[in-house]
Amino acid sequence: MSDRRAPRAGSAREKPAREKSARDKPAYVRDKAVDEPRAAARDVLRAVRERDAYANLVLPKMLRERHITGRDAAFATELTYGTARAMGVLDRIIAAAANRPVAEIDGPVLDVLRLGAYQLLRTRVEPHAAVSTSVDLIRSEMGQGPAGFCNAVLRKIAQKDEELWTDTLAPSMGEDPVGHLAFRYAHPRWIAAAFLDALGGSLGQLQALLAADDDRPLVHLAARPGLITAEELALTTGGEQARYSPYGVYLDGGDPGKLDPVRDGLAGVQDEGSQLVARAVTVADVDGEDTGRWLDLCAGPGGKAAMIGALADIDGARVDAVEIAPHRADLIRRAVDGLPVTVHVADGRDPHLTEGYDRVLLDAPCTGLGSLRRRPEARWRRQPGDVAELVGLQRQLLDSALDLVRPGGVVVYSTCSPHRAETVDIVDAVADRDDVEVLDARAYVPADNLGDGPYVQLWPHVHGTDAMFLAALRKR
Ligand SMILES: C[S@@+](CC[C@H](N)C(=O)[O-])C[C@H]1O[C@@H](n2cnc3c(N)ncnc32)[C@H](O)[C@@H]1O
Repeated sequence: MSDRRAPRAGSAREKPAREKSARDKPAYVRDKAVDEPRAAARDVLRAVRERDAYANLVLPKMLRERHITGRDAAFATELTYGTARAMGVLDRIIAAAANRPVAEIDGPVLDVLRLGAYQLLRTRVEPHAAVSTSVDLIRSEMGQGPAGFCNAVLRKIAQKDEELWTDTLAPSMGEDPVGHLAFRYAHPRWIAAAFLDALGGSLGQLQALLAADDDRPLVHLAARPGLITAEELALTTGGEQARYSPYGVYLDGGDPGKLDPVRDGLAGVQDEGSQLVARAVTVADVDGEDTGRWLDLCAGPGGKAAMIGALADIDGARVDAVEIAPHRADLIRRAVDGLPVTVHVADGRDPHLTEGYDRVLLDAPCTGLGSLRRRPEARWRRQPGDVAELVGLQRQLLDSALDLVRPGGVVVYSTCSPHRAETVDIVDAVADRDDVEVLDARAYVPADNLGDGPYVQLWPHVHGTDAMFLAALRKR
């Protein structure tokens, strides 16, 4: 795995080594006993373990509260998200080094072991700095005994690099290629198997996808149509215009919430794949006149509703946005402030709205397996049974969307999951309804490498987007 590892910095007291490129692994080294970034990372990992918190919601707030900024904030972010992403694999290595299952290790000790193992195996932090700062974190909170245990386990982990641990613990590529790649790129095996299925069985593609999913993603901004262009947004933020979305801008990092255009409501954070889905809803070919009645049937927290609402504003259309969870409906209200969007708290399966919409988006509740790179710990939380629980709901919501659209109108079905049970299988199941015509969704997505159609599956390793799926269905 040397291709994925940057060389280590020379000594724990050196300044951070110059990064070879912005996408390189970080080279921070630190010399304080218990430093704030590591303590913050430890505390976020604890919140994730103890109360199922989301790392990407807890960390920014903690950094603000503790006044951790600049390089320290970047270091804490890399440690937290990197550790959360690799958690399942780190646990296998910790269990082997500790000679006991991780379930038998005290939670607070395990958090620090994960953090230490991550630094040892996946960053350029000097090994003795990774070990000693971890031991300090434990000693300051739990005393000498647990600190000694942590020291022994991390020293054992430090005896091998990640490649050697993979050779030791992962199934071989020959006997179980999916299991091998899953371990190597820190994914649960069942998720790697589902990806392989969606990729048509190509192991080369699977490897590229898992590697892309295991990497730090760029921040994607969406320029609010009608208020600012992507070109202007790129200029103001120092970002780069997106490859496919006419509204997209890529940022290498930083806190987008601090950018003026985001603060002023001219732009929002939104993966380019989601931008393309929202845009597709507004450009799909309806038969007959578009009367300007548009519907977003599962709209919370409102990213796509904001984009569709802005485009509706330009086209003189109006959008109804339905969401079952009241607190998520509040988020939509905030996102669509000033736009021609009406928010309804209702069950999309029976929202009590008058039928006859020209355009309907069903961005269905799904496992989110397509955006694992943006939700660090999610891959280790999801269970295979989650898929079966969701597909019934997805199917019912799609039936409802097709009932609500007028003849000649279009339903766009999308998920941020590429799992076939949530994508192709759901759409295929309604495609033989007498009143449904499957459109070639590629016509509405300005991207390349879209396969044979009629559905569109975007991929992190091909398009640089989350793995969004979309299908366009017209009612006869
Ligand atoms: C994938 S998210 C939608 C994301 C949204 N389109 C966006 O871009 O911000 C699915 C949403 O559907 C909501 N939901 C789940 N079941 C629902 C139902 N039966 N009716 C309406 N909304 C539902 C969830 O609470 C969640 O907010």
